[in-house]
Formats: sequence, structure tokens, C-alpha cells
Amino acid sequence: MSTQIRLRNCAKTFADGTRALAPFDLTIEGGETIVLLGPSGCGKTTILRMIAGLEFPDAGGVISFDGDDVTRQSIEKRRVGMVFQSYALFPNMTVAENVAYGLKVHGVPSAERDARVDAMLEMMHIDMLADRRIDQLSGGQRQRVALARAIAVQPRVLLLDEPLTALDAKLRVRLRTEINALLRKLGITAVYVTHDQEEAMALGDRIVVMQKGEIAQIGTPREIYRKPQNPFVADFVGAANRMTGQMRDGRLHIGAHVFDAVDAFDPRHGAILDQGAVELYFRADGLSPCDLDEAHFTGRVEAVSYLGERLRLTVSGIGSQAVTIDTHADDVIEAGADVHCRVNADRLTVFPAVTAQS
Ligand SMILES: Nc1ncnc2c1ncn2[C@@H]1O[C@H](COP(=O)(O)OP(=O)(O)OP(=O)(O)O)[C@@H](O)[C@H]1O
Repeated sequence: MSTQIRLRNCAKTFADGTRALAPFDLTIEGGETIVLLGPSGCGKTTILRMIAGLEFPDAGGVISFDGDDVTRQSIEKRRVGMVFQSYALFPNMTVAENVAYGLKVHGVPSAERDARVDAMLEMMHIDMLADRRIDQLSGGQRQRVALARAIAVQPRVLLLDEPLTALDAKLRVRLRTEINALLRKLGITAVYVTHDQEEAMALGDRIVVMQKGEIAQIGTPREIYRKPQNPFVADFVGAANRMTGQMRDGRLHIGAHVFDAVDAFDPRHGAILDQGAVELYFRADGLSPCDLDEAHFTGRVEAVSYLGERLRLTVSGIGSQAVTIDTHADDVIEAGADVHCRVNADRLTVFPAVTAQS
């Protein structure tokens, strides 16, 4: 059975007065992988350390594992496994000795210990490295050892703090896929910290997006990507283009053009907005180049970047700031040219415009 983790009314102010976390509630279901995503300093690691028992919430906060209050319990009692960005391995021990270490501390008899170490090394595809010293391994191999060591002791909960950050891009993607498969296979409750949106999408059953010590949104990767609930989340998950418009009677007006069936969400009131000035957030697929007779707008191409499968255009003259628009890789478009484009209204996320009063 996998462990459910509940955090209730957990806040954290450090001794020097730094308020790292505003009070928040979060329930992580047994077997679920939750990703904490957000920019540097938003409080991700502090949440992880509170779940581990390395940090305690302010008075009034309660952490429970399967309903048992563990708020004041030490890390040893909680049975959590941890994997960090820096591997925290013993450099002079072999791979097998590193993985066996926790089992030794827990008093697992040597025959069982050896069998469990072998199984872990095999699972992480590093059995051929068992007798190597840590300082003879690559970064990716070290991170595999760190994972093997963390799960060897059969923890109730696995906590991972930016475990792939130190690795190169290709290896990150490979190990990310392996970690995903491993978490599914073990069925263990896992909390994974990252500032990388793509990693969060790939790994999380649900993602908790954080902003300055507060939860900005909790949702599945699809919800976070397609239905961001506020401009911060929209911007953080890549919808960096912005234009302005008006909602009138539930229809979106951009300049002289009118679009139906666009949901405008007002995060301040948690309700649909059908009147008033709005800001539109969208990715490079929110506008598409087209012929003049189909066009809503015409802009000027400021720059063209070749992304392999597609071209990314930076276009001025459509919104108040330049926007990025993707087009086919084999289109011939050069900087300085005019480009006609259509709005893909279903790709827009609409929020009330930020006014002086709000
Ligand atoms: N021991 C401490 N004493 C005082 N302030 C702290 C302490 N630990 C963390 N902080 C502060 O709390 C805030 C949240 O830090 P935290 O490490 O949780 O952020 P993070 O989102 O994990 O950032 P990063 O991605 O950079 O690791 C930051 O402002 C940080 O400077």
C-alpha cells in the first residue's frame, strides 16, 4: 500500500524572518507523483524538506502520512527516500557499498542485503558497475546510484529535488523517462521538485505550480498547459505572447474581429468574465500565417529562427509587443517581410486586463 501525504495549514517562516511559504493545504494520494514546479526561491525545496522532516512547519501546520501525524517526527522515523541534484554519495565507496549503506544502517542481514543491492543495481541498469568507485562514474551513472540507494530501503515516500539538473540535455530526457517508468513500477508516492516545465509535464500525475511561497495552481499536466488559471501560470508554462481585447456579451473582440466560444476566466472572482477589457495569453500556435483574404492581422517579421521541425517568427505590429508565431519549416519567409495571420481562438487563454484598481 502506498502512503498518502497530507499537509494542512503548513506555512514556513525561517528564523531570520524570511517567509518562504504562506499557509497552504496539499493532499498527495498514495502512489501519486506530484511535481512542485516554479521559479527559483518560490519555496519548492522547503515543502520537500518539510515532508522529509528536515524542516518543520510553523505552529498550526500539520503533516500526516496515511492519517498519522508525523509533523514533529524526525527524518529517520518517517522512512522517506531522498535524491538530490548533488548526488550526496560516498565517493570512496563502491557503487554496491553505497546502495548497501542504508540497508546496513537499518540492520538488514547481510545475505538479504546483498540480494537487495543486486536487485536495485539491475533495476537501475548499473549492475556492471557494482565494484566501481563513485568518482569513476559519469553524472548519469551517479544519479542512477543515488536512486538505487534511495529506493533500496523501501521508503514509504520518495522525494526528488532537481535530480537531473546537473546532467546534459539528452541524458536528462533519457533518465526522466526511466524515472517515470520506475515510479509507475514501484507505485510509490513521489514528490519531485523542478523548475523545468517540460520535466514537470513528463513526470507529474499532477503539478503544483508555485509562485513566491504560494500555490498558483494545482492540476494535471494537461490542465496546467491548456487551462492556466492565472497569468503567472500561463506565462510560466510557455504562453508568453500577449495581446489585448474586449469581452462583450461573452464574445471576444480583438480590434474589429469577433470570436465566439472563448472562455475568459477571472481568477480574482473564480468566475467566467463576459464583459470588460481582457489580456490574451498564447503560445506560438495562437496565430498562424495565412493568405491575405483569411487574415485577421498583418504584421512585420522581425526575426526568423529555424527550429528544425518548424520556423519561429518574431512579428511586430500585431500586439503592443512583438509576438512569436510558428510556421512550416519549409516556408520561405525572411526578416523584413509582411506576414498575414489568423487567430486560433481555441488556443487563447483570456484573463481580465490588469487595471490600476486591481
Ligand atoms: N534556512 C533558511 N533560512 C532563511 N531563508 C531560507 C532558508 N532556506 C530557504 N530560505 C528562503 O526561503 C525561500 C524559499 O526557498 P526554497 O529553497 O524553498 O526555494 P526553491 O523554490 O526550492 O528555490 P530553488 O529552485 O532555487 O532551489 C527563498 O527565499 C530562500 O532564500
